[in-house]
Amino acid sequence: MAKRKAQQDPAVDQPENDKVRSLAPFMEDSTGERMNTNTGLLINDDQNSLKAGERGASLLEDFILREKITHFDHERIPERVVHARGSGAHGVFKLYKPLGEYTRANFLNDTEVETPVFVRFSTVAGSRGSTDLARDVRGFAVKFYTQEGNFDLVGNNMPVFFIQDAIKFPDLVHAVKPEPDNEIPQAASAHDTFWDFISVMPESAHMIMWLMSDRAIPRSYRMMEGFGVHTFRLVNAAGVSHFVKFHWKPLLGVHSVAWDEAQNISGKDPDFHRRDLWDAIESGSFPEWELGLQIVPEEDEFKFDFDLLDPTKIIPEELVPVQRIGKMTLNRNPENFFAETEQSAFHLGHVVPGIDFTNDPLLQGRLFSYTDTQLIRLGGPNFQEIPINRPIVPVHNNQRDGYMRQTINRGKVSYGPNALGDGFPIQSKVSEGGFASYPERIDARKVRARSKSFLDHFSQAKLFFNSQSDPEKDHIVDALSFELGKVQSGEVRQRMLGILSMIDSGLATQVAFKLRLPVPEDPELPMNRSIPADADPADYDPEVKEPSIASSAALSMANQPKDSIETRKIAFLAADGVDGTALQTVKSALENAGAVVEVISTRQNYLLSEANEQILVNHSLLTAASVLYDAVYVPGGTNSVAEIAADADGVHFLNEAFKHCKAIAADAGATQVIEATNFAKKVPDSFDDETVLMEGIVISEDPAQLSEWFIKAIAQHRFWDREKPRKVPA
Ligand code: HEM
Repeated sequence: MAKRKAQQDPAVDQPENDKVRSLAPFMEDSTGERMNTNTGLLINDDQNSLKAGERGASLLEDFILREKITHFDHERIPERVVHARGSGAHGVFKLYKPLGEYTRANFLNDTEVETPVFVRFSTVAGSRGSTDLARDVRGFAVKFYTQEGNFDLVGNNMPVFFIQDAIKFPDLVHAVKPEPDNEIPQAASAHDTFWDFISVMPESAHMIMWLMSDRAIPRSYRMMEGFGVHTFRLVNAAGVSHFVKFHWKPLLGVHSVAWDEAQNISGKDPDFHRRDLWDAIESGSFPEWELGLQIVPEEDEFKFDFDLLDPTKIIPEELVPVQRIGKMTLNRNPENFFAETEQSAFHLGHVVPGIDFTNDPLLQGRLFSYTDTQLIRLGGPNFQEIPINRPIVPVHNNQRDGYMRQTINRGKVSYGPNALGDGFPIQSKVSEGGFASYPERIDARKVRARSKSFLDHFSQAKLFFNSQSDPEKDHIVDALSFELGKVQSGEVRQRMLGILSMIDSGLATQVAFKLRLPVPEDPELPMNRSIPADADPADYDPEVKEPSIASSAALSMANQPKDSIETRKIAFLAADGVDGTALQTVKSALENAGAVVEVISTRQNYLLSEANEQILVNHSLLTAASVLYDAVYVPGGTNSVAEIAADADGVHFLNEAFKHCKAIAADAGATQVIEATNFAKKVPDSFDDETVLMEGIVISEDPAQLSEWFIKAIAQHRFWDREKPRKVPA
């Protein structure tokens, strides 16, 4: 008989060890169980409907058929209106040092506590089934299940945003989503409506630099930074407030793929980031990020040459360093994608005592939007009772009823104040952990307007561009040339060139060269069409000024640590007759350094080494592609080398890895394969002092020496200088 597992309510019955948030009480596992209906009736046949005779019509009476099909018919819920495509994981957050000076938040004061977290990474524009590798912002939403309730840090992998006021969000999203007449293109910003909007919205200039940079095509969710974007407040027990910006710094470094590669991955494995996160956690390589804070005292609010409330601005790390205050480790995959990842509901209004908001107008509008959208997405006001959303602390208030209410509240009293219920549930004083909003003084007139301190749209766009390495700048030029190259409207292209010229004349010139268009000599200003009807347009003229610092090292991915090959995926191209000793030597060296090695051959299953040993094959050249790996190695062995060199897919694999600037290694005995490529027609005959053929290409007679050089090369991630010959001189 199928048993129904007890559905404990964590609000009543807490997991024994609340350091590890467990969804176990809510789980069903059918292993060893018999099938029954939703009312508990054992079923003798759920494969044949009830009919009038074997060939007869189905009978309406068939409640088993009706229940099964009805449930199926209602399986889908609306996808998120933005950030529909995403992946989640569970983990923990551990604090390094107490922050009592700044905040009374319990989880930021107790270094002994491991706070459970659930994280969802996402793209923004594409729908639920779209590719992971779209050029897009990545969502980075973290739910901390603290002893004082849930705190959600709902950020992105870019520290600024397109718009300064939430009222423009529907316009931004309508512009970037597929165009409404034909719903084209999916998960792409390279189309007219997006760039039309951007071309008349100069406040987006800074964000556009980030979006056109390689940050928009991360190698992995595990290798990207996260940012809370807005300026928030930390409030300590004495009620003293500091401004704060939140950062997540990945311990694996910040890495991206090439744009051509991203487009190829979208075809070869559209689940690339989802799979990468899942596989890393399954294999025990738990991704980690440090939480960083930039803290600004209240009295320094007006010390900067930008407004702290303007979400199109960063605080350069040179002005306010990021203090690393704790570490998040993702260590558990969800059991069920829909129940956990899809039903998770994040909201930056979910705060705990000691964390509060500022008047950033983008932040203020978000405070409304998330619950509002979740009410329809999750079907009513009880979505906080869904296991993934429940706090680990019991919930006591007078909210009742509504669709799908799960909690069975006891007693007659569901109002306050009350006397019949002895006044319970009672409110808590601040000294008892009660939340009280920071009593910021506001003395103002009601206006629909924008502060003049929000009109500097270009200084930080310049700062970002100036801070990039040469290859990164080239990639921004290429991305803009691609995106604007897909735009049909000549006017939109011209306006965009005008905006680019306000950021950097070299940038505008290079993009204009590729589009074969002139850079406007005097770009039309104001370009901002979002000014109030009654306002004087001059009051909204963008302020064109230089950044206060020339460049910021933290903005360039080139300056990020490149000292590890942990979790990088390395392809070994081999066939029957491979030098098994060399293969195993290099494999062990890479695996000892933390990399994941996969053997790719002309056929599936296994290959035979020259010593006739069976070697497991992970993929054939049909099911693998170079874009799914970080580096390639070709071991020696006469027959293996000849077979790979003669296989067009094998040679293409190497050519493509070279094009995407990846590390490539080959045994001295495998030069025939390298010479079959189009990047190294002649390999030196002697390798005594020539272990490195060119940057990132390692050839050696000695597998141990090769491994050492190869590991260093892989850690560099990419050798972007290889792209130089393909570039148009500025
Ligand atoms: C700094 C700017 C913003 C950031 C960093 C941001 C971040 C995010 C993230 C990470 C998600 C996905 C959450 C998840 O994984 O479930 C999300 C969803 C969403 N965002 Fe934002 N967002 C921003 C601006 C806005 C604004 C201005 C609005 C509206 C006024 C908005 C409305 C939404 C909505 C409606 C969703 C879908 C939520 C759901 O269905 O659960 N966002 N946002």
